[in-house]
Amino acid sequence: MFEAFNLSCVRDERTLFSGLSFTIEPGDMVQIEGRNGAGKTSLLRILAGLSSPDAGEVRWQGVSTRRQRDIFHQQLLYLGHQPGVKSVLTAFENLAFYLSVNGPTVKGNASAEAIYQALENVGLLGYEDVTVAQMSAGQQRRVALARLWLSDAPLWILDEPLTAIDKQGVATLITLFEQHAQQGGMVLLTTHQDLQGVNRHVRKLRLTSAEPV
Ligand SMILES: Nc1ncnc2c1ncn2[C@@H]1O[C@H](COP(=O)(O)OP(=O)(O)OP(=O)(O)O)[C@@H](O)[C@H]1O
Repeated sequence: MFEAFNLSCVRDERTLFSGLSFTIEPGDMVQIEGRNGAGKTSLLRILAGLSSPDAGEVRWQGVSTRRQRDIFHQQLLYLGHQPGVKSVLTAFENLAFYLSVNGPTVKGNASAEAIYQALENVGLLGYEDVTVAQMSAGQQRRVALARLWLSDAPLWILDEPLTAIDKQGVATLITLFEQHAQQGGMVLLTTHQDLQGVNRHVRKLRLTSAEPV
């Protein structure tokens, strides 16, 4: 179980949210909604342990994530706003690097074959030896997203994973999110897109404090 307890976040003397509590159980898909600047990225970064809340805490299996950072990070796959891939490396090398530093959390059969399969899933077969710097924004994002097929982490925190992805790619990703939840995973994401065609219930959590009165 993943839990936000009484979280507050202040940025530039503006309270983005306060007293925010919610729980995510295995099988849940949760979409964080809100206008530009509402604090969605700030919330996800706090949940992923990349920044600290001004109050409250984040808990994994009932224990503060700060008190079990390593254990928590093995359970988490976080994909931020930026692709977070190394531009001097090829698509293949990026995923091989990801596997090398995330050993315990990658799927048991992860290998060169699994990397090729992940690249195929994101429509990048044939681009495996192209450096990321030479790729379009959407292709760079796909390299980052390919990690989703290589990870065994139960908790996915995804900041705008569908941005710069074409219609077919969005459909593929949505199917993957559903499968992950179906298998007992947890998916927490932000997106400005309508999650059309999702067969599971998507719980919506709206950040409203930054909206004009
Ligand atoms: N490190 C920071 N220091 C100061 N202000 C910040 C910081 N990070 C975010 N902010 C401010 O906090 C507010 C919320 O930003 P955030 O990126 O969390 O919003 P968002 O809901 O993800 O927006 P968008 O939909 O545009 O991506 C913005 O006004 C932003 O300028």
